[in-house]
Amino acid sequence: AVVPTEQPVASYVHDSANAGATPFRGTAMWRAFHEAAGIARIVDDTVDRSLIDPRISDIFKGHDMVRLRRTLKEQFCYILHGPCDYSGRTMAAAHKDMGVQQADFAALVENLQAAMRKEHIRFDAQNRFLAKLAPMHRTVVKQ
Ligand code: HEM
Repeated sequence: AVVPTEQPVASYVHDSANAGATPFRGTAMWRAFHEAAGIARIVDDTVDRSLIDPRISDIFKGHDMVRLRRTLKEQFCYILHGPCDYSGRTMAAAHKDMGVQQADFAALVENLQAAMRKEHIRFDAQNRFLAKLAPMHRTVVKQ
C-alpha cells in the first residue's frame, strides 16, 4: 500500500497548547462530531472543498496537505476533547507570512460549515465549535 508521506519541518516545541483553543469539557462535543471517523470526514471534506475553492485554493499551493490533514484532525480532536494530543505548530507560526485575509478566513469557515452540514452535525454543536475557532482570526489573518 502507498502510505502518504509528509515533508520535514523545522523543529519546534510540541505542546497541545499550540492548538490555540482550550478543549471542551466532557464527551458531549466529541460525540456530537461523531468521534474520530466524523472528524476525519469533516477535515478531509473541508480541505477538499478549499483546494477547489477559487477564492482560496491558490493559498494552499505548494504546502504539505498530508501534514495539514493530519494536524487539523488532531487539532479538532483535541479541541472537541477527544483522546488526542495536538502535535502541530502554533496558529501564528503555521500561518506566518501567508498573507491570509479576513475574506479568506471567512471562505474557509464556510467550507467547514458545509462539511459539518454534510456530516449532519447538530447546529448548536457546529456553533459552539465555530466559536472556539473564531478568535483564531487574530493570529491567522495578516495584520
Ligand atoms: C480557524 C481557522 C484555521 C485553523 C484552525 C487552521 C489550522 C491549521 C493547522 C493545524 C495547520 C498545520 C500546522 C502545522 O503544520 O504544524 C495549518 C496550516 C496551514 N493553513 Fe491553516 N488554519 C486556519 C485558517 C486558515 C486559512 C483561512 C487558510 C487559507 C485560506 C489556511 C491555510 C493554511 C496553509 C496553506 C497551511 C500550511 C502551512 C505550511 O505549509 O507550513 N489556514 N492551519
